[in-house]
Amino acid sequence: MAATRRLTHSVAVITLNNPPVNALSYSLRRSIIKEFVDASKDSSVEAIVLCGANGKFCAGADIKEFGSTSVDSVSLNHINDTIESCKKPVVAAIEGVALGGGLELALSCHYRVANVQSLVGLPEVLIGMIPAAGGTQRLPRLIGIPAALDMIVRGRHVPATEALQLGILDEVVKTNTIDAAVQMAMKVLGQPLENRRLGTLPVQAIPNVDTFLDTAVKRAKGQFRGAQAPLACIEAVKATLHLPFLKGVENERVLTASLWSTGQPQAQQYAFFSEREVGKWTTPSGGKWDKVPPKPIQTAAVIGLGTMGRGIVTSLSKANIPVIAIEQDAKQLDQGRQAVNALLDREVEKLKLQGKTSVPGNGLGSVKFTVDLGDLHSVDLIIEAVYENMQLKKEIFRKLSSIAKPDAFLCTNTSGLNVDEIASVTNRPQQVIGTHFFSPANIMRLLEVVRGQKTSLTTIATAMSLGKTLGKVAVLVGNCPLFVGNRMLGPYLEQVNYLLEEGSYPEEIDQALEEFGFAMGPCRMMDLAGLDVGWRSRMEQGLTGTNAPPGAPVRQRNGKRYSPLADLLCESGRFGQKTGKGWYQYEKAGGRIAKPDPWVRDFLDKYRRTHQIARHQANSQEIQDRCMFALINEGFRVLEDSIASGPEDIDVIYNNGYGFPKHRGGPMYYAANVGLPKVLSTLENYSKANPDVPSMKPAFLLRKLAAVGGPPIKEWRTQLGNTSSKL
Ligand SMILES: CC(C)(COP(=O)(O)OP(=O)(O)OC[C@H]1O[C@@H](n2cnc3c(N)ncnc32)[C@H](O)[C@@H]1OP(=O)(O)O)[C@@H](O)C(=O)NCCC(=O)NCCSC(=O)CC(=O)CCCCCCCCCCCCC(=O)O
Ligand SMILES: NC(=O)C1=CN([C@@H]2O[C@H](COP(=O)(O)OP(=O)(O)OC[C@H]3O[C@@H](n4cnc5c(N)ncnc54)[C@H](O)[C@@H]3O)[C@@H](O)[C@H]2O)C=CC1
Repeated sequence: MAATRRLTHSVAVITLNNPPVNALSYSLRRSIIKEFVDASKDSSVEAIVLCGANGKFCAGADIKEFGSTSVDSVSLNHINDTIESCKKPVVAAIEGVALGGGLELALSCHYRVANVQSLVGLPEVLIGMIPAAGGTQRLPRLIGIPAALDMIVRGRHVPATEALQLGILDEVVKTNTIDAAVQMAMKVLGQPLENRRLGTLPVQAIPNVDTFLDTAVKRAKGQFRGAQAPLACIEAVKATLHLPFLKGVENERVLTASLWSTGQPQAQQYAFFSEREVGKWTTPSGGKWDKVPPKPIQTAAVIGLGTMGRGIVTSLSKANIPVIAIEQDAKQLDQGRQAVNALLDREVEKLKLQGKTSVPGNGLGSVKFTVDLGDLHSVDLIIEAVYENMQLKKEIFRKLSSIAKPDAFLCTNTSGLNVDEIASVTNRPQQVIGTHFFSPANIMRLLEVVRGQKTSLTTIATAMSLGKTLGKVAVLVGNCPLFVGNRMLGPYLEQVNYLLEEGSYPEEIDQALEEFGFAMGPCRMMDLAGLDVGWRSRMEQGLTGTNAPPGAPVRQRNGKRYSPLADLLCESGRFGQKTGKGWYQYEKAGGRIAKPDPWVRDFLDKYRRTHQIARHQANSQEIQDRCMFALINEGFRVLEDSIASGPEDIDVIYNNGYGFPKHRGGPMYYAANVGLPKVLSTLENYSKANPDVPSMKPAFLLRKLAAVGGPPIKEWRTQLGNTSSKL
């Protein structure tokens, strides 16, 4: 962890060296300032270049050090001010990334040269913070308030070509970035530096700046629901308008301290490290992420081009993997082709915006459309995404057994069926695995990788690595009905149904959970996914429809409370968005704008009268507690059953697949924050009053952890003991 210095001609090249990403730890900062001050005093040095070792400039402050005393001892602000005020020209040579404090460091240099492949950005907002080493003050002075605000509030990693256009960079090169920076340093020798010191420059005025900033606040409130960091970012940038530079930097410090006191940065930083942690999978048999090499996937196939399949094809193609896309007949194939092509067109547009038009074949893998399974004889990996029907899936896997080459991997995108049962019909159960994508599959970051009993370590490694190649966060889970995410959703939606029965309306429930921070309330989510999906499953399970037990009480099944509300909606043809009606009404079938529907209110009021249910209108807190604690309780059961290896895995799943607000860390982190004794007592009270709702009976593991006072989440794993054979 040191900065080293060498002399090239009369230019001192200071290299940041702190693998893997040259994060600005305390010792690195100390070393940078020493080397820099020495170089600026050294009479043989005429200019200085700052660069990073191992092809990366710097990923910013060392997040692991936040909250510790060393953070401020040698502050990045002090380094930046020293660099900016240096009388010798200072050039940043950016390779790989210049993010957060890394870009702030580069902004304090007088010039910036970057490699064309590099990314720059101020992504602090993504870890619940604001750029607090002058970034909110220097960037607007360099590129103007609108462009700076966009980058800072969204935390976008900006490609070098775009950064050049924005004016963040002075030069972009294809190779030899450090040499180019040295040349730049020599070229500018003797030129005045006053207008290169961003902290001394004025901010360019824009018309109607107040309206502009008010709109930004409104947009951020709507988009980031309860997250404080985006609002603090706007506040910090706004300060450039009325505070001198140094006061603006001081304001960054005040805003950071205030954000820290909300607990949101800690939650988001936990989420950041959890995402990296889940990639380091292990199995009880000694399988380990860094010990089992994945097989390369050069070609892939997707069977079924419906909602999921078309997104999966796009995702593979985006990763430059050639794909064979299969449908059951020419008509479906044609529809699938059109849908995939439309999605790929959008990807090409995005690549163009990133200046990547020159990539051969637009940087996308080719897609071949066919109805012939026989075409799959030579692909490396096949993902099945046909209807959620065990018989159909088995039929396909049986055929794949004889068609696919012996070492091909067979994956199923089932959202909850038994992966072992599917694998059992093949001649290679060790190469069968669940790859559970989330809708829309080309956008959602989560991939649940479901390990069957016979799935080999190589197959796990390959599926996990494929997830990374696709830009997703892959989480290894065990095989049980509905796996992790959907299994936990069951009790959550059960509470939604009970709340509706008791007197809440869909829009009230959605509002409470959207206020909590969910991207979408549960009723809108059910409408989007299609109410008929659950209905068909309940019919198959004999809970409703012709298979239901004759004479069963309407609101009970097998001695447990049951809500027939969603069945009744489906029986009247209300399947959600696809039919234009569900818990809401939409402008048309397939429409997306949800409006409260008086029909639903009448229906619910009538239902309560029919069943003599006295109306209880739950407030937001009750709605949030009942739904969240039901979800969390099932999370504890998932851990007990070793279906997920730790609470971090569950949190990553919810943050990336279910629109859970990241500023709350994830459902299990939220539970730890609320306090496990409180979660336990709320569940106990509910459970006592409602013994016919077993899902709310507190899980054993929750009791166990609450009994020892609710330890911090990082200690839960020790209480879990060794993971069982499910993982
Ligand atoms: C850099 C990446 C894009 C690389 O991605 P990839 O190649 O995919 O690799 P990863 O697996 O993600 O990462 C590899 C490895 O590196 C670790 N790592 C990455 N970045 C950091 C980092 N910044 N710090 C520490 N470690 C990092 C990562 O965990 C992996 O290791 P492993 O976990 O062991 O596997 C990608 O990693 C990325 O995007 N990184 C994050 C970039 C980022 O967010 N940067 C901004 C950092 S914040 C910052 O710079 C803030 C500043 O502006 C500095 C001001 C200082 C403000 C002081 C705040 C004090 C707070 C306390 C307030 C107290 C208040 C009071 O009480 O007064
Ligand atoms: N819709 C969702 O949000 C999610 C669905 N899933 C799962 O993904 C799978 C697919 O779901 P959807 O895409 O929603 O279904 P869908 O109904 O939209 O698409 C299924 C497609 O499979 C095709 N198909 C059926 N039989 C076929 C055959 N023999 N050969 C080739 N193609 C065939 C159909 O023509 C149809 O286009 C299911 O297992 C589902 O549970 C998983 C995650 C989310």
